[in-house]
Amino acid sequence: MNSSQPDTVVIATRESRLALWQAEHVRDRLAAELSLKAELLGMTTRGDQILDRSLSKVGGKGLFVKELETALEDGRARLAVHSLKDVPMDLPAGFVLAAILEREDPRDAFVSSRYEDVDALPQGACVGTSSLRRVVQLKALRPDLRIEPLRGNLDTRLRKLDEGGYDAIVLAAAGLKRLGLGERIRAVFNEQRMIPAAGQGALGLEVREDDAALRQALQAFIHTPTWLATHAERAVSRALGGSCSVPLAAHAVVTAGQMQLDVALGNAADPSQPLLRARLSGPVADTATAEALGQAAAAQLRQQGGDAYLAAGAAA
Ligand SMILES: NCc1[nH]cc(CCC(=O)O)c1CC(=O)O
Repeated sequence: MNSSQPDTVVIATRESRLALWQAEHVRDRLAAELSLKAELLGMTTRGDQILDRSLSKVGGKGLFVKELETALEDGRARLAVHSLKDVPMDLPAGFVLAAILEREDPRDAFVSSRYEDVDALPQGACVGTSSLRRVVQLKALRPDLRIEPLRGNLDTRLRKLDEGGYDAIVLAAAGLKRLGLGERIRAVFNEQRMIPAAGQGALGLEVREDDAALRQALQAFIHTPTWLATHAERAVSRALGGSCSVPLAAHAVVTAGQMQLDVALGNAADPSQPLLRARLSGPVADTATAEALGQAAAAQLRQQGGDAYLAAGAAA
């Protein structure tokens, strides 16, 4: 594609089964649709090594992304494939998201061997999740539930469920489906009842800002409705500080140039506090109008008392 670049695109990826599936998926699409040869460079990131503590306490989303960016910077790789949900709201200078692929099922999944959905859980049942967003929304649905931390990659989390540590766990449907584990899903949460995380189910392709040739080639992979929806979702998060220690949910759907955006904010210091919610809709033509709707949603959360929730969470 560019005489100064080798003709094999090296893709930096984490080494979890899900990350490898996602990187292989992009490699195969590069070959099939763009006739580009690609190979994977597997890397262990700091986020993968920390399994005992909640991510929100040790530095958050950036942990999964930084090592891959170093590989792009060094020229060991040209492309990094990420779960968009794990990508910080603002990339470091010199990096861009060249494309966001059409998203998989964005919803959260209820996984349990004994219970068919969250409503069927007995009083005081134990549910595993370390996501503050899932905690506050589960508490809103079922204040009686006992929610226990659950970390690790998808296989680890399913094993911990199977070992009997929890009555149920909540995971992203997208990851389970990609790994052929869709049969473990007992129920999917309606996306208004359990609003997904910004970017959930979508893949982001990160490259060096100065890699004009690859940026140009990857434009073919941009799925416009997903691009617009996730830019709105990420704008909500950015406007509220962008940290994964904030129990924030943001989910948008774009159809025929119209976006509907649902957001919810909980209180990390006291997950039993009522959720703040907003729903906005409007026409979206481009990234700027999508982000403006996201900013308007964040402003509505602030008007409802969101600043006090954010301050309480930051102090906790
Ligand atoms: N936070 C980890 C993470 N990052 C992306 C996914 C799932 C796949 C996706 O959302 O694209 C998961 C697992 C989960 O939340 O259950």
